[in-house]
Amino acid sequence: MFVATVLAAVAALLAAFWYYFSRNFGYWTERGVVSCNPFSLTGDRGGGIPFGKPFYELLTPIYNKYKGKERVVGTFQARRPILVALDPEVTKAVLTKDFSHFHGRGQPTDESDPFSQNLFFLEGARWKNLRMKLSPTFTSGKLKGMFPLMAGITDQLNDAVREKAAHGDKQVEFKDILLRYSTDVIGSVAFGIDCNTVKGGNDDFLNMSRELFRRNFIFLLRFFLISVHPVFVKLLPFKRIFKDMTEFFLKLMSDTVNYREKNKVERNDFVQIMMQLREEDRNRSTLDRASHVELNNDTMAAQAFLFFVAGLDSVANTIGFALHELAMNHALQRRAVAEIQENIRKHGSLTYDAVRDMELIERIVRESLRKYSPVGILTRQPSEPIKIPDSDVVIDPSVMVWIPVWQAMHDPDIFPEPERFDPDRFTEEAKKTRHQYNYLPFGEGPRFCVAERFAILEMKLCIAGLLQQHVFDAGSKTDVKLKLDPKTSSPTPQNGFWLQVTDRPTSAL
Ligand code: HEM
Repeated sequence: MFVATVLAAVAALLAAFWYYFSRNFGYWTERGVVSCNPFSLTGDRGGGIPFGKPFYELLTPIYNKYKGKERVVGTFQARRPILVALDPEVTKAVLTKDFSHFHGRGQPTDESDPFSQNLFFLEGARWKNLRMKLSPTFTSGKLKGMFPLMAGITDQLNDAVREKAAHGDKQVEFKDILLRYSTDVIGSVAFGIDCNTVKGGNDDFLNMSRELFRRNFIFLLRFFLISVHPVFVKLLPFKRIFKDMTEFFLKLMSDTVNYREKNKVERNDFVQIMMQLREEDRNRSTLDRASHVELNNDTMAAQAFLFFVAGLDSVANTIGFALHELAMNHALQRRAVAEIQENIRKHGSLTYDAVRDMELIERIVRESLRKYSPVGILTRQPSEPIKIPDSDVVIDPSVMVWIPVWQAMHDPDIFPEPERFDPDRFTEEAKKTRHQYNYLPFGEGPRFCVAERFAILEMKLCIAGLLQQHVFDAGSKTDVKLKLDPKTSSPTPQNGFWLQVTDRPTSAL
């Protein structure tokens, strides 16, 4: 009897769960939108967790099946309806034209968790207010001020590469050393700290970033559970998932701010800009409470932490992929060196202006971002019921819009021979031949990557600095055709970036 009661209770619970879980599954058919089979816990055809394949490949089956046939396709992530935008005009409406209805990313935040109060997760008036405050961090003037900090780290990188080549039979693994480079750059410009990880100094920062990417699974799980019910955001707050990291960054920020206040230290970096913003807020007589995000040590640490998360692997891998492609293509490497040479001659050395004027190096970075985009899917959530452009279909805030940026950037009808690395896809004439919204490594519209100009400058400087001093080639450890790790959420080489490095003869410069 007892066993029967327990079994009946379990069956009733399962039935209730299934009812709750599948109640939405008619969402798209009721609206006349072509939809993929939702009868799978993971959301069939790409709507859930991409078991066994990388996250950026999640939408490939939908894209290949429906592109050119449907403007949008419906699917599900767990029980949440997902609208996949296949037409770049729909993408343009969501990201830019109708942005006022699509300003959120659909990731609920927990206000008691200071680390979720960052620019990436905030929505509505609070996001707008913070974005307005933080955007001036990346003006040309501010970037120029940060340039010497970055240039110093590029010099250290060159020395470290030379030393590694000397001790490693000319073979150097770049994934690790480039992660050290991007860590030192963010440590310096975001926290005002000389991490010196390139030189092999204190590895605290580096260990934090490695730890962060090791928790990929729990992060994906959080992403999945939130689409079952937003209440899970309270169960898996960042401060718990990334406990050591949040404590590390909170302490770092408060120590840095206290030290600077006490010793009247000023530095051309992000902490300084936030301290100024905080001071301006303190001196303001009125503040709009609904949109105001108070900059205290916690929220300042949350922004700096976000910069740390956003600016490490993305930058390091984009540079690594570009170096790999240059090592495989000597003609392109020679063209790049000729451009570096010309600009160094024109500006006297590797200055901010010299790097800014390097057009081919910029196209190399942009092509690396196309072929190996760190972000595969952009997401937006409608803030109220809204019509999909040029249709009668109305979607509501329970829906998330997903934009398959990876797939568009690998579509042979948009980028012929997508596996070929060709920076000339980014000449002004070539760009005119395709829809702007088919190339979105930094997103678009008012919510595009706030640090795009900073990241491009950092990557150009690093590539130019390295090519200025070294010749890159395939060595015995190089995977000529790079294998990408299927377990990572953005493209990462499974066996690292092994390259053969020799000194560039000074006569070449
Ligand atoms: C290769 C380098 C990078 C790539 C490809 C990249 C890409 C992106 C993308 C795709 C987004 C979402 C845009 C959208 O939804 O439309 C984003 C947002 C963001 N990125 Fe980057 N990013 C890079 C480097 C950086 C760096 C170095 C930082 C910080 C120093 C940074 C800070 C941010 C922030 C704060 C946001 C949120 C902006 C907002 O919601 O207003 N990113 N990034």
